[in-house]
Amino acid sequence: MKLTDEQRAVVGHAGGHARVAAVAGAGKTTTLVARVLHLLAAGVPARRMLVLMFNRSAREDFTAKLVSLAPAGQALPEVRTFHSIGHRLTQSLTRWGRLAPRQLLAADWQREKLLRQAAMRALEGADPATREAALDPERIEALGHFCEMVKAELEAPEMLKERLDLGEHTGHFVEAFRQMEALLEQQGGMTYADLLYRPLRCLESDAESRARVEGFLDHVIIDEYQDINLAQQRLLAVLAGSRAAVMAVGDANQCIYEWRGARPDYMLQRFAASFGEATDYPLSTTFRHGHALALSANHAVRANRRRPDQLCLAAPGNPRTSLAVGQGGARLIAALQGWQREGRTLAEGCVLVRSWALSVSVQLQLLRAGIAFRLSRDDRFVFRLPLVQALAGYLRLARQPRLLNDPEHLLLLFSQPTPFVARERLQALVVQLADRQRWPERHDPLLAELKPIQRRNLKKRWELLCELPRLGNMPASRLLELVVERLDAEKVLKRAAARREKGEEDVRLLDILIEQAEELTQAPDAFLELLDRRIEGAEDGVLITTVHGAKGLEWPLVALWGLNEGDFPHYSRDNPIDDERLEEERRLFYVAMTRAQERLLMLHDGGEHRPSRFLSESAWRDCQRIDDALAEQSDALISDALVKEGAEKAALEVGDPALVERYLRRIGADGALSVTPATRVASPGAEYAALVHGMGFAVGEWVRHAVFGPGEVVVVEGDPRSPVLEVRFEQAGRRRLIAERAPLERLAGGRA
Ligand SMILES: Nc1ncnc2c1ncn2[C@@H]1O[C@H](COP(=O)(O)OP(=O)(O)OP(=O)(O)O)[C@@H](O)[C@H]1O
Repeated sequence: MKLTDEQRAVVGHAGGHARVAAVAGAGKTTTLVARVLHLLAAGVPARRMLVLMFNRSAREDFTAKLVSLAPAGQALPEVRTFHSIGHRLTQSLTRWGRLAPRQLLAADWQREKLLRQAAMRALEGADPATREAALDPERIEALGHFCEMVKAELEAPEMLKERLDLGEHTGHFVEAFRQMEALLEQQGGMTYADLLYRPLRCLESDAESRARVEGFLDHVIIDEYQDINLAQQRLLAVLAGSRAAVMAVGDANQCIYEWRGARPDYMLQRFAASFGEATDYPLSTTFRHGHALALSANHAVRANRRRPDQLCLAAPGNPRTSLAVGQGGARLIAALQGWQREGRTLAEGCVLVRSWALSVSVQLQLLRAGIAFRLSRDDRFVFRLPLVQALAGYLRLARQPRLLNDPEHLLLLFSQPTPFVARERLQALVVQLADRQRWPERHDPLLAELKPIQRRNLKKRWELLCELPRLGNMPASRLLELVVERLDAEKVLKRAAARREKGEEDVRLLDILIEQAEELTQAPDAFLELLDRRIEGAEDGVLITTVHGAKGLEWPLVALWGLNEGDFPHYSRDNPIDDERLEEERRLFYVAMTRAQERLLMLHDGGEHRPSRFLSESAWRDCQRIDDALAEQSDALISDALVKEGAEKAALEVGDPALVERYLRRIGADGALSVTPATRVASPGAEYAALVHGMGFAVGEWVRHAVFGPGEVVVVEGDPRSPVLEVRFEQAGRRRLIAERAPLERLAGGRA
């Protein structure tokens, strides 16, 4: 394979540190393998080089490619992950008596057990309900994440706690971190985060140990630099010492692990701050997709302030990539069926979601259409989600009244969404309810230890359960709405979640279920049947995964699902988005779209959901038109003579002529196409905005009705000059109103 000029420059880099900014699909592995072989050929001994990869699979890929291209018998450098380096350093420092010997807690349950103990020690003397809430598996997971973050960010736990946005019942985290450390020490255990944290702490504070590990390397090459955290960055500095030349390769536009401590600034600025002068190399040509997508990806990140000044360019021989935007599940199904009709397989496709909650609608749609699929996480199949199963349980009770006598079924319904009552108390209660079919007397011992609010809520839930069998013929979506409203489920889920994001995901899941019940089938039994279908992952099916899970991967067909404001970028009224988070969401969108090779379909829900701003930012229509024009003009492009003779350039109107011109110049097509500013921005976002801003009303806006009180506008439709609004009133539920006639007052500052 002939390397590009940019790739060759990286391979031949001479002396000093280097920073390589590589766009998605730039052939990093090919280039870095060539770099290693170049250094070996120049006489650098293999043992004086270290290659650091992001994870084990990247390391295996790299090693395989290196072995296949190296001359027979050639000694090869070590290719490692940070964890494996940390492991070895831990062993050495232990042998030298600098670190106490410890066992790695390799299984999740071992670590979780200690986290539970740590939480209980931190909450000694607290009331039983608080202690039980702290043991909730999600909260234990959040505590584990907190402990890891302290070690990744090398920050005092108090400071980190203040900075992170943690939910209720997390006040004990700082003390629990300390208790966890004490437990690890007592029991001689360590976690994966300790593999880096302990040696790093030791090396940074002990010059003698540092002297023993420094100076062995001349070259360190590190991949995916944009996603490393502070602890990794500092360990890298120790390993490189003052002698080794560091080559950091990455793409600040693909930094998507800020929640694990990564920052785009590590690539953009901090590298120079840590290592000093470096030569910058771009790898700007992608070998993954065509011009339409490359151009659109450039548009998609253009609004970010923290980004490299680098264009992503499609290589001339790449497949063309078609871009499309559509709405709803029917469009997704049609695209997958069309793909199969063209003789392509579902396994060549992937549906990407911002969060797992959004995958529920995709799963239900595919199930109903009979399209095979698989998930990158088996615990995310609809029939395995506890919240979905509990809601299905409420529907089932409406259809099968006898379930009111089944204590097991009652326990499911009494525990989800959580009533914040200890499980053994619920167990005792449901046994009696199933048997006697009436609420206990006031002085019944079963109620004695409950707080008045707990009693009230449980009684309300029982009354709802008794009512459900009479509503068996109600459409599934109405039944679900009723349950959610009566149980105040949104508030409960938000309160119960250990992380704000998790609470919001659960609330979104409620919405999605109600929407799907409305869209797919109104018959409760048919909907229940869908929720219960025990599909296992179909090997030859289309993959559903999250954008984070798609890092580094590619597919001929990519459908990006859930491009709605609030879903992607992710935010809500209670959790508004700031500039920094918006930039990370934009990078996530950039990563998502650049997974596609031949076809990218971007889907939004429609209805009350506004399309994501990322759709209009991606300028997909402009980019598709330019790609079409480039294909038409390709003959003229090849024929220099035509251009020289002053052949007519095709002129296109685009939203951002400067960006497009720059792109065309870089690929040498400025002779064949010219661009002018568009007189109107043609994007679905803009068209939709014109609609929802009819009479100035916008979805998400708060209004006060003279009779119904305050409410949020959830739909604006019809003639923009006289739109019909659907408003979700706090007291009066959803109502449809003709905006012109309704006695509405706008609440400028949101909910008043
Ligand atoms: N100079 C080149 N000319 C043609 N094809 C190339 C060139 N460099 C890389 N490629 C092709 O691009 C694809 C991706 O390359 P490679 O496997 O090296 O990159 P990667 O590290 O997996 O991708 P990424 O850059 O996204 O991390 C491969 O199919 C490779 O053959």
